[in-house]
Amino acid sequence: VVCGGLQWSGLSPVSLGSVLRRNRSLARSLEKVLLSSGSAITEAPQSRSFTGPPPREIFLCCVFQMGHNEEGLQAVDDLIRRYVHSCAWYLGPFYNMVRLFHPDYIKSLLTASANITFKDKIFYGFMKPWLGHCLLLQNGQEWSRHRRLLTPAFHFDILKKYVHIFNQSTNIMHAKWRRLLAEKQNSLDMFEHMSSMTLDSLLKCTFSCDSHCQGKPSEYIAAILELSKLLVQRQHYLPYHWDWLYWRSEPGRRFRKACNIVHQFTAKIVQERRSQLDQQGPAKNRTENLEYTGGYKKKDTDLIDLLLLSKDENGEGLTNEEIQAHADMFMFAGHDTTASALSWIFYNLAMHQDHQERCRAEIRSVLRDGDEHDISWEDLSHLPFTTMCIKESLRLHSPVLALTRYYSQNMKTPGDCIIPQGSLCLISIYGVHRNPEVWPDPEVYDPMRFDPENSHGRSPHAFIPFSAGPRNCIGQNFAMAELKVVVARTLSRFRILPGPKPVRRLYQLVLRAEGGLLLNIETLEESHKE
Ligand code: HEM
Repeated sequence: VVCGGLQWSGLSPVSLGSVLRRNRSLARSLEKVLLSSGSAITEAPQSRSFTGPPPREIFLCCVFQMGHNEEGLQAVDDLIRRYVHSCAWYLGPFYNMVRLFHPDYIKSLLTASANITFKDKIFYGFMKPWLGHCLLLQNGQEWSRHRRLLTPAFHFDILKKYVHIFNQSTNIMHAKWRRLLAEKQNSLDMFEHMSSMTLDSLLKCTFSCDSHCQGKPSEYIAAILELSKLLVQRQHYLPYHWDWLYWRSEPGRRFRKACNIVHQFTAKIVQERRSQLDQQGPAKNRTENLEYTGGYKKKDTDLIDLLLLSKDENGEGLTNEEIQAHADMFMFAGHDTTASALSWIFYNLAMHQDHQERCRAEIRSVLRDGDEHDISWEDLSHLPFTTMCIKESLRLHSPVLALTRYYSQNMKTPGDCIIPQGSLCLISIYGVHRNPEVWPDPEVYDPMRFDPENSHGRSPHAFIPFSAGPRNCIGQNFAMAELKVVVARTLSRFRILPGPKPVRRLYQLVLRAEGGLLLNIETLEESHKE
């Protein structure tokens, strides 16, 4: 309550921390209050099974360890070293939960049936006004039906057609890079460039829409970026967890305005496509005949068309609202995650020139005709070392750091521990990927960990950037194909070098870097001259 009160006065957790460090007597009073609430928390059922921090440290959990910056992530590293597999924990002064960071402990949770698995309201609920009833936020039967309907849209035959789009979007980004280099700008914020490029690809794959977003700003894209930022802000600022206050606040009003822009954009496309289909009349396989005439022209199907045509076993399709929600979800779930993955892959390769050179040699052997043609779907399976570098980066700098769930029945973990039904579970992808029991020297970037020879005996739940089990990422093959195309095309044209300043990690829905992730680039022709 005291924390909430101080935050009301406009203090973020970080500035609250610095105030408390300066004012020891205020800190002691706060500690007393929290210890008294902490003694209630330690009586919470899960704490009987899971070791938690000693009562005095509950105060620290609540106040100081809410940070999502470099220091906050290093504090998680300490936690993993200390507790090895799991612990009871506290989220601010109000919520308690179980944190899990070992493959053996998360296995039963990730593989549990969707009927007993639920997404919680704190982390996922705030997305509802934007994403509505989409797959990411659904539970139970509703989720199962929609997952069955959406799965064919990610079939390999469909994904193959998107590889051309990935090549095109990468070419547009590289043309921009060349222009910037000509203007002597060689330090680039990878996040900025990767975000607009992945969004460009997604808009083309989802709506066959050429937004030209890599060249000029668009209202729709600005709204998506605004929504992502506002979501993080709301999660971090406790008073805004209260709907009544949030919707009356300035950020709440901005959130609503951005939602309207996004919803109007998708509604228009869905309605246009629906009437196009209705005019065509029934056909067995109409998807091949669809062609969007406005904007980006292509003969192949896009995700919206597939959603419009999908039917379940009872012949029931999705409503316009459901399709809109899924389309909004693809834009959210598919662009920032992939942009984060790419930015960190280039960071790791910049820091390890030997691995970058080995990838380049491999890519050259596959792309014998140099820059002439697209990288093809078939080429992607001939890049084993590049794929290992991508996976190692997804381990060390996973775009999504944690998942939260609760279960409608008690869940068993090794050591006869029970997570009582309804308890909040934080499945730490970051923790599993950096657990020294699973990955020796976890902070070292070593792609050879993913050599098949070195992977024997490793748990399938030791590497989970796309989560695992029934609620894993539906877009993971889409994402892996995009990552490989962008990395291969980029390394075949540019050398990536460390940037001008040290990089500090920052977790905001996806893993980012404070002040952007600056890397230096040079064309290969340029580096050969030297
Ligand atoms: C490197 C890129 C990506 C990463 C690291 C990633 C990671 C994840 C993770 C960890 C989840 C589980 C989330 C949870 O349970 O709360 C997830 C779910 C999901 N992802 Fe991805 N994702 C990526 C790219 C994509 C793309 C490109 C798309 C779509 C085009 C996509 C669509 C989805 C959807 C729809 C879900 C919800 C699935 C369900 O609940 O059934 N993702 N993703």
